[in-house]
Amino acid sequence: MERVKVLTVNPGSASLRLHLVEDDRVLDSLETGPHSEREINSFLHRTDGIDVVAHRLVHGGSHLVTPTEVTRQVRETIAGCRSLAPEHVPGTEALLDLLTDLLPDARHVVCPDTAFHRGLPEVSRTYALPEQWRARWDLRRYGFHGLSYAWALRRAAELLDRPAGELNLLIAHLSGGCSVAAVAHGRSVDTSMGFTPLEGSVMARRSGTVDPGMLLWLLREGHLTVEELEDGLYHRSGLLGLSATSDDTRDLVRDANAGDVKARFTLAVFEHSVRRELAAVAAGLPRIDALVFTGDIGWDQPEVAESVAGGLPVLGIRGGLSRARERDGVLSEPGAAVPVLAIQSREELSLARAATA
Ligand SMILES: Nc1ncnc2c1ncn2[C@@H]1O[C@H](COP(=O)(O)OP(=O)(O)O)[C@@H](O)[C@H]1O
Ligand SMILES: CC(=O)OP(=O)(O)O
Ligand SMILES: [Mg+2]
Repeated sequence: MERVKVLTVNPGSASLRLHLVEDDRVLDSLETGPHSEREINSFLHRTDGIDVVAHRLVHGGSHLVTPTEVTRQVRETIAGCRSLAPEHVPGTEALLDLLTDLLPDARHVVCPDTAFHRGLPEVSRTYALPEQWRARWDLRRYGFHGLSYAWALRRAAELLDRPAGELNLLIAHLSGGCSVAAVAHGRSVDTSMGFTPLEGSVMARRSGTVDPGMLLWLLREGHLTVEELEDGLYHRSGLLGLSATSDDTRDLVRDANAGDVKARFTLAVFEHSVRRELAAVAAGLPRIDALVFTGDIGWDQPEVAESVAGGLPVLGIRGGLSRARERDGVLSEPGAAVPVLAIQSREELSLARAATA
């Protein structure tokens, strides 16, 4: 079979990651800040023969829900999605423009984060809003982090030695953005992020779910402008808003261990919100075959995994997890009623697969 060399592009809220992937193997990579044209140029200089560029598209609205080759019309559709995910879509647009210029002979494919959730049952994806609003503006739960979930499902099937289509999983993707998903018989049946990647659990800098009545009150009383509200919810909330010191659990765990009360409280609120979202989406599962931690925090912060899992005996999940993270694996003790797994997020491999499937 002919080998396909894929450049994967993952513009996150905090970073930009490029990977050169062939046959599920990473040949080269670049992790940099969001606006780094010079670094991208020199990265591309040291490689050749890129066949496909796979662009992660966090939000493609209701029109872009599967991997799609980029055309002028697709490019316009993406521009229309800018305000749906203001942290992510503008970065994708800038990179699409740059890379289609730099690599005009490659096939450019956008891979929506929402694809994994496109079959969400109607009851999970519907908001109880006026029918005309829902119809007119496509107000519905989309769900995100789908590339990461698709990879986690595949790896969980390998680790548990069972077909993916049989598995009922709870998956927590904890990173800059944090979300959870319930997978029944290999398909997403519920997830905590919704119309935008702002809903759900507490995140690094994003608030997650807050009472919509509180937002209305802040606006109506003139306490905040729309711009101030957007900035606060997207950039100054979450772990950072709670702690006022860091958006990174590695700092917070260190400070909490040193006796910092605020860091300890920040982690407690974060872990509580993840448990709460997990318990909520678990309602859609016939049983739980495993709980999977993925994303940077899910992978590199065993203290958080321990606290989340250890606080969910109501779901049959227990703590006492292994802290080992050399490779993807089972963290719970043999014979655990609900095995707990840690799987490294490999959005780049998932992207390469999605773009070439
Ligand atoms: N334990 C942790 N390890 C790594 N990143 C963490 C951790 N805790 C919080 N973070 C946050 O997650 C971000 C990385 O997540 P990621 O999803 O890759 O970001 P992006 O939004 O750029 O895609 C970091 O910039 C940091 O703010
Ligand atoms: C959807 C989302 O929140 O993505 P990220 O975690 O990369 O910011
Ligand atoms: Mg990310």
